[in-house]
Amino acid sequence: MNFVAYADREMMMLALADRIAGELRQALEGEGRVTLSVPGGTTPGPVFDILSGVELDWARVDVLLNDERWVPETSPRSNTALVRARLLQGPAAAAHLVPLHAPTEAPEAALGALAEGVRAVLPIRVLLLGMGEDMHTASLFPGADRLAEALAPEAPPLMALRAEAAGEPRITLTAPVLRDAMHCHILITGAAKRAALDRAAKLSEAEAPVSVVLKTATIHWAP
Ligand SMILES: O=C(O)[C@H](O)[C@@H](O)[C@H](O)[C@H](O)COP(=O)(O)O
Repeated sequence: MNFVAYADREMMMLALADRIAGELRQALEGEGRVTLSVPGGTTPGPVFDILSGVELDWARVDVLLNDERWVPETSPRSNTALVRARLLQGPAAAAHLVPLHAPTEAPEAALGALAEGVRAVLPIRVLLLGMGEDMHTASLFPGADRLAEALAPEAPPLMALRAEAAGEPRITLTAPVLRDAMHCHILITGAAKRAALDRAAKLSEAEAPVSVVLKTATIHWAP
C-alpha cells in the first residue's frame, strides 16, 4: 500500500485537495464528464472546504457519495447534507450531485432508481474514501447482513445493507465499483485508525472490508 504520513491535519487536507483537483483537472482535459466519489462522516469536511474553492470546470463533474445513511437530509447524520454544505459551494456548486437518498422508509424501495443514476456516472475517476476503526469503508461494515454479496466480483454497483455498528440502514457502493476507480485515496487521522489500517493489511476482506482497495489506494494519514 502507498502510505503518506503528514506532519499535521491541515497540511494533509491542503495536499489532498490539491491532488484531487489535479486529477480532476487532468481527467477533464480528455473526458466530457468525470466522476468524483466522496465519503461522508466527520473527517473530510476540511478537504471539501478547500476543494469547493478550486477553479475547475465543475459543471462537468458528477459528485457521488461513497455511501449514505438512510436518514432525511435534515438529519445531522446525512452525508448528502454534508456534501451540499461543504463541497457544493462556491465554484463547486456547479457540479452535479448524484442522488443517493430518497424519502422512502426503507432504502430498498428507492434502490432501483438510485442505482440507475449511479450506473450512468461509472466508472469513478477520483475516489476519496474514509475508514472506521472497525476497518469499514463506504458502508461495507464487518458483520453487515449482505457484506459477502457486496464484496463479490459480480455485485451490483449499489446495495442496501444493515450492520449493528452502522446505526441506521445504509446504501453503499460495492467492492467492484471501488476497485475500478482510476485514482483512489483513503483519508484517515489518529493513531487508532493507523493501527487499524495495519491490521487490515493482514486480514480477509470480510474481516477488514477496507482491504478491497488497499492495493490500489494511496493512504493519507495525519496524527
Ligand atoms: O457515511 C459514512 O459513515 C462514511 O462514508 C464512512 O465510510 C466513513 O468514511 C467512515 O465511517 C469514517 O468516518 P469518520 O470520518 O466520521 O471517522
